Amino acid sequence: MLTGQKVKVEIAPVRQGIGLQSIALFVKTPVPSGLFFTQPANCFIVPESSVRERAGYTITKSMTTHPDLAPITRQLRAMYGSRLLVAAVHHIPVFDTLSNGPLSIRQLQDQLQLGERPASVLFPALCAMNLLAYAPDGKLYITELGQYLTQHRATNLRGYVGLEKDDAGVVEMAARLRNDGPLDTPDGISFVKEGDEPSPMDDPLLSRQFTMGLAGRARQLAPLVAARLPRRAGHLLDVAAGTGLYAYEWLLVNPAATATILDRPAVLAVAEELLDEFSRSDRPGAEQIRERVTFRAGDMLTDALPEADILLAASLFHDWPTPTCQCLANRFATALRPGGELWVHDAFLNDTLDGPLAVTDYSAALFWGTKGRCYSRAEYRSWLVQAGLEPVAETWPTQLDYSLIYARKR
Ligand SMILES: C[S@@+](CC[C@H](N)C(=O)[O-])C[C@H]1O[C@@H](n2cnc3c(N)ncnc32)[C@H](O)[C@@H]1O
Repeated sequence: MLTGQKVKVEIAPVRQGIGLQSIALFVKTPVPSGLFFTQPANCFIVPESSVRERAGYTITKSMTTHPDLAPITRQLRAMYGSRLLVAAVHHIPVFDTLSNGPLSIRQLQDQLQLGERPASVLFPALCAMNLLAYAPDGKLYITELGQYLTQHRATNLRGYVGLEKDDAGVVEMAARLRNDGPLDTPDGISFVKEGDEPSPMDDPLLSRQFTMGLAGRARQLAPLVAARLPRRAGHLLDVAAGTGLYAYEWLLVNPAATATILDRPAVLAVAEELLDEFSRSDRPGAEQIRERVTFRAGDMLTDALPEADILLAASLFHDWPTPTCQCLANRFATALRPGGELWVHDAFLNDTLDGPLAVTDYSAALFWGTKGRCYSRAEYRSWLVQAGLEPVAETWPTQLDYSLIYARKR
């Protein structure tokens, strides 16, 4: 596997994974992927026994990781992609419209009367399904597979797909695509607090339900994020932190660092409970974390943000529309000290806006429930540059189809 090369490895003991006592090895040089689980290019997981055989390597770190559970989240989100497919055949006539010839995104949007956000969710999803594609001039056309959803093909699956067209989820997806979101939101929109609009994140019961729902995902991902973030002293601002688990994990591996957990007050009540639980775990150093954490209730869109050396935006931008993302990037850049870094942990669309399918499905789920969608790295980088930061080209996959990117402040 390492073919005898001398590499420096960092070793991460895996708690009881799925029936496998394993070790995650983070190495300084890329290794072949697909060895055990999907991992970043410079990480692989091996049985503990084989690490002992490699006792000559430098062991520099200890952490916990688990197998990638992406197959579960992919199935979960596929439902939203299916709704897009049926809506595009029977409610928002994408295939009928493109049957007359390729169109630019703008032309197709105009003919279908779709806003920018629904178009940016629907068209990439249909490309990821291999039903549409971009011609060299940037126009969208129907692929050979997609032709079987048009009336031009004597043999087609329009009627068969149409058996689902009255499904409540499909009908509602079509309405949300036309309206760029739900028609009525008396209780606010999931995960979002903006201005005086009602927000479930300010309701004690709903915010607890949402935040505890995210806790399992955070437990899975936070150790991987913590392992990728810079190892240093200094201050981390975990903005819109939810559970706070990303910051707690990072503090565990950075014993001289401090962190602020910023979110809505009702969410922080849950984050504090999770810190209690985290501190009581038997992990070395966990007990000391509490004194290095500050909880700050606020509105990230309007309140002054504390200064930070590292700012973590985990699953944050994807809840917001493009202009708000630019505004947030500007605010985060201002909060960073010189030399500071803004890290984004999210699921990214291809820069070509044609997949991957796991992310276009996730984008559809976010479109359904929030004010946002998934964005490409190119979209993130344009906001970060506009905010005066210097994006770094590299991407580090974590798990669940998520990756990390970051930008520096000079
Ligand atoms: C999708 S959750 C992400 C939580 C966490 N970063 C994670 O990755 O698990 C979005 C978070 O943004 C918070 N949020 C939404 N609007 C906010 C605002 N205006 N100010 C501060 N936090 C906000 C929500 O309360 C919620 O905890």
